[in-house]
Amino acid sequence: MSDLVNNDTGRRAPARQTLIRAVLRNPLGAAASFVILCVVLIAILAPLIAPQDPTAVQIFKVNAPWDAEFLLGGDGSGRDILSRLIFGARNTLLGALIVVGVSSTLGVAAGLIGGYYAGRADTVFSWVADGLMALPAIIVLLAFHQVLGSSIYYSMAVFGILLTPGFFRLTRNLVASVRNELYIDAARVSGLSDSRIIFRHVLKTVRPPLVIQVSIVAGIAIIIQAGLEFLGLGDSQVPTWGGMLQDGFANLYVAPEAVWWPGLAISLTVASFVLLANAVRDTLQQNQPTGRKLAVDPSPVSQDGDAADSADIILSVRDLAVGYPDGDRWREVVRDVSFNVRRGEILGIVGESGSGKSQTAFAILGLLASGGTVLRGSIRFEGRDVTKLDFAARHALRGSQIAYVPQEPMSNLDPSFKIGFQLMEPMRTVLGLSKAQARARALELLGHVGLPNPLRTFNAYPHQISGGMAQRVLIAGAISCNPKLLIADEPTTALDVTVQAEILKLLRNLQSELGMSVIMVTHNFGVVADLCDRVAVMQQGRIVEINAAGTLFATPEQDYTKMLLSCVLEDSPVRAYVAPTAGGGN
Ligand SMILES: Nc1ncnc2c1ncn2[C@@H]1O[C@H](COP(=O)(O)OP(=O)(O)OP(=O)(O)O)[C@@H](O)[C@H]1O
Repeated sequence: MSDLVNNDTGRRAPARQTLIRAVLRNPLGAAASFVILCVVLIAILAPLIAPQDPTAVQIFKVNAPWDAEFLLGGDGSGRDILSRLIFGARNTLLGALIVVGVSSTLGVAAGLIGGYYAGRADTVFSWVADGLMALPAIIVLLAFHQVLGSSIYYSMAVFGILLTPGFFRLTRNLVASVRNELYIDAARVSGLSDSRIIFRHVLKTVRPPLVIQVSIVAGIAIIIQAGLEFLGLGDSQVPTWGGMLQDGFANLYVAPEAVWWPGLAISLTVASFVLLANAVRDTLQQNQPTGRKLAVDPSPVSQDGDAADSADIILSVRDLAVGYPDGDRWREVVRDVSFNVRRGEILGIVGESGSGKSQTAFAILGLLASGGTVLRGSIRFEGRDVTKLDFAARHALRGSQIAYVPQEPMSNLDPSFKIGFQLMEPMRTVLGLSKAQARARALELLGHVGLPNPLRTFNAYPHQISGGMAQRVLIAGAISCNPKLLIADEPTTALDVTVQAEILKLLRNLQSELGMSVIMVTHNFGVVADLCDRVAVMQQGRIVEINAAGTLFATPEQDYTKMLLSCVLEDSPVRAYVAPTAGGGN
């Protein structure tokens, strides 16, 4: 259904392409990628482009300066430095590839299994990882070199195993953080196999950080390989940058420039891998389009005609547009939304799933998800445009002036703390109440929202109460600081039908008693009929109709509204409409 909101300002590019493009737009990322690409091409084409045989010795070219035949001169054994440098790229990159391949394959596989299944597998992998991290790498490498022989690639494979914990921990933590997400549960419920869920849903989440880790490990591997070869652990017949460094160092006083070339190659390649990792990280963190800004829509539609500065109006939203980055563009999920909320009024926002109801509510609260931005328009609360407020001022407004009741009561209570503590904390900080005052008020509020034994709920942890009780607790928390506006985002969706009716009754009673304004986000016309004075109907990010609830039910203007109403009316009778108490219509 959310596909219906398709105010895309451009076609969606695959995420990987977007990341690559964004990294290449970063000057350092582009330069680093260019250097790495050159080194890789040199390594691949080494036999074709090397002017000499890198192992051929010419006795009269020992430590010789450059000439037409040996363009960078000869090394301490009379071999062509340029050809050895070119072949060295191949052998050095192969070593790095072995390290990255071994460490990432083992680490990611263990991390996916440990993070996804947790339990015993996770414990065993964690022990192994801790054990590997405790080993002194250089001593292990020296010992294995003695056992396995002169090939540096064996040492690189062992080094890869030693670097496995880095990949394991990264993957495990990322997987653990998404393991219980609802979309993973949904995939499980829909019958997908674990391996399919891991490869299709979970691996996608961990891919970008792994790219960073691979780049960093490649740089480290090159340095370690060069270090081992410099210590003489490599095969002297195989041209590598580390081996060249050792040879040049031995002849430092005779031909100092022989050290420069491998030194330069190592530094440039390692720096490029590190810079590439930084560029990927910056791109991921930025998470904002770097391209053109969207032009302001020249003809925004105003759906609610009241003057924004009328004293009766507590909230005035004007020409609101909310967008999320999509490649180098903004994808607008809410656009041209205008409405007012009067003091003491209950405004319903209805529409099908994905129509932008929650995004409108989150924009008012200043709680858009990462990357979400108010692109245009204003949100005036008691005359002040809250979109212009800094973080601290916005934070101060939430809870004290504008409160929020969420859809999922359980996931909005911290399982580590007792209900009472969670209720008292905001009252102590926002209202400045003492501990005793906050406790008394919390108990009073718990009674007020209809909980039969306030003290027991006060002393309970969230898992010890039902969903309906949790929603009452959250409503108590929302009204605890006497807000002027309450935003309730589908507050009854997660509850069973009997409890739904009780919660709606509670909200209605509290609203009339406290005189708050309420924005009720819902897709349920029954809730609208029960509670709301006026209704805004949203479709594909826009408000298509706004009217007094009675008028909207009796004479809906838009076909979309009629369609939504007919969906309700076909199956079940809408609940009896309660005449609005505050002014309706425009
Ligand atoms: N974090 C996000 N990043 C990108 N797009 C998002 C994000 N959150 C929501 N959207 C998009 O915004 C659009 C509107 O979502 P919104 O949650 O406001 O819908 P809704 O009308 O409240 O639906 P529902 O009743 O299902 O909650 C959807 O198309 C959704 O894909």
